[in-house]
Amino acid sequence: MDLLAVHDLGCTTEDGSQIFSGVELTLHEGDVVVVQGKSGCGKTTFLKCLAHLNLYSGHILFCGKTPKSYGAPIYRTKVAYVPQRPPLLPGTPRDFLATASLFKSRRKGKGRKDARSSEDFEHPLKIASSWGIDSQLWDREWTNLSGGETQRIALAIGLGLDTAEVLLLDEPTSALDQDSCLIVERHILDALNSSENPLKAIVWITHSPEQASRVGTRFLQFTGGSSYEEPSPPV
Ligand SMILES: Nc1ncnc2c1ncn2[C@@H]1O[C@H](COP(=O)(O)OP(=O)(O)OP(=O)(O)O)[C@@H](O)[C@H]1O
Repeated sequence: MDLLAVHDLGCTTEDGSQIFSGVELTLHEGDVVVVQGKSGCGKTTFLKCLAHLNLYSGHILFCGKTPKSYGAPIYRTKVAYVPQRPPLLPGTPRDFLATASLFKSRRKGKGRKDARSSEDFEHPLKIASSWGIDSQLWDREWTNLSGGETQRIALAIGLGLDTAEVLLLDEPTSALDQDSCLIVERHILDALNSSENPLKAIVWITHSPEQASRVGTRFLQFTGGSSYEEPSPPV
């Protein structure tokens, strides 16, 4: 069965302008679909539609079922969007992790609101630490973190909660220096290939042709209000 099947996906803004239409994508286990295209062509909006965070037309099926049938919060733990810049959230990353792990607990069917276990917190902290994030930063307000710190912490949560089967990464390393970028890339790809992690596929927006070549197995180009797949990374 297809992991994620996207058919005739379209998105229109509230004032009626069409951002894109007719997008087709079938995601299989092991895919790293790199999404590229000019600024403003709709890449972020596409990822938000896949995460059921944006209204859309057309059809999305995850393992043969609609997002609605999972319930949006649970669906979003399985098909998880990691924003380029997390919206200005109140509180600290640790607060956010506490909320996110509640959905994980609910997904596991424990049924208790306080069903967080220490492992929910340990893995994201461990990943972030391996990327140079000091544990103190988890207790700092989001607004007082640098772009690169915010980006690594958001990504560590997305990976480390160990619930995402599809990760939707929106320019995940855009605020990082080259060395950090390579370390984070390697970690994400290792997680995809690890039997201990539920991660099965990634949709990855990047403006870097070098990064596209390093990480991509498939290449989706957005242009002119729609998309097409290329056999190799565009140069
Ligand atoms: N809620 C909204 N209301 C109106 N217009 C929107 C909304 N969200 C996005 N847009 C517009 O839709 C277009 C696509 O935006 P999007 O952020 O998806 O582009 P992008 O390809 O990810 O750009 P970038 O590469 O610069 O990040 C832009 O013109 C943007 O201004």
